Amino acid sequence: MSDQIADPAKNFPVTWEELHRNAKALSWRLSDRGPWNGIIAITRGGLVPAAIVARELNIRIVETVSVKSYEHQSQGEVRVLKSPDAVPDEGAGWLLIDDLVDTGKTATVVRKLLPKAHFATIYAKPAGRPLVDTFITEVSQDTWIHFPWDLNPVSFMQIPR
Ligand SMILES: O=P(O)(O)OC[C@H]1O[C@H](OP(=O)(O)OP(=O)(O)O)[C@H](O)[C@@H]1O
Ligand SMILES: O=c1[nH]c(=O)c2nc[nH]c2[nH]1
Ligand SMILES: [Mg+2]
Repeated sequence: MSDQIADPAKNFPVTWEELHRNAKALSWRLSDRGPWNGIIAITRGGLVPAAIVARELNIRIVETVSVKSYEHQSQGEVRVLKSPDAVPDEGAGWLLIDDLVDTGKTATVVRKLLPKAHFATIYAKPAGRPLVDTFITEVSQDTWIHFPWDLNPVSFMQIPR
C-alpha cells in the first residue's frame, strides 16, 4: 500500500469506476475466446480485476500465483512467493489475470510457470505488451498508473495530471 506520489513523467490515476468498466470490457473481450476452465489471479494487483472477470464470465474457480517485484515505484528481483495450486496441463484453457504489464518481467516469470495460459491485463505499457494476449488500454512507458486500491480519496485529488 502506497500513497506515495513520486515523480514519473506522467501520472495516470484510475478511479474505481474506470477500473470496473475496463475490467468488464476485458471480460467481454475474453468471453469470445473461451470457454475457460478457471482464472489464475496474479496477486495482488490481479485480484480485483480477476474478481470482476470471474463474476462477469461466471467463472467460479479462481487460483492465485503470488508475485512481488516492486517496492513503491522501484522494481527489484521478481519473486514468486506462491505457485498456483491445481492448475493442470501448463495452464491450457485457463486465464491468467493481472492489473498491468510494465517491463514484462512479472509476465515473463509467470508465463514460464504456465506457458499455455491466456495472459490478460487491463493496462499494458509498450515493453510488456508483447507478453500479453489480451489487454484493454495501452499507456506510455513513462506513465505511472495509480490504482484506486493504493490511494485514498484525498491523495487521489492531489495527483498532478
Ligand atoms: O511488468 P512488470 O514491470 O513486472 O510490472 C507489473 C507488475 O508489477 C505490479 O506488481 P507488484 O510486484 O508491484 O506487486 P503487487 O501486485 O502486489 O502490487 C503489477 O501488479 C504487476 O504484477
Ligand atoms: O501501481 C502500479 N502502477 C504502475 O504503473 C506499475 N508498473 C509496475 N507496477 C506498477 N504498479
Ligand atoms: Mg502485481
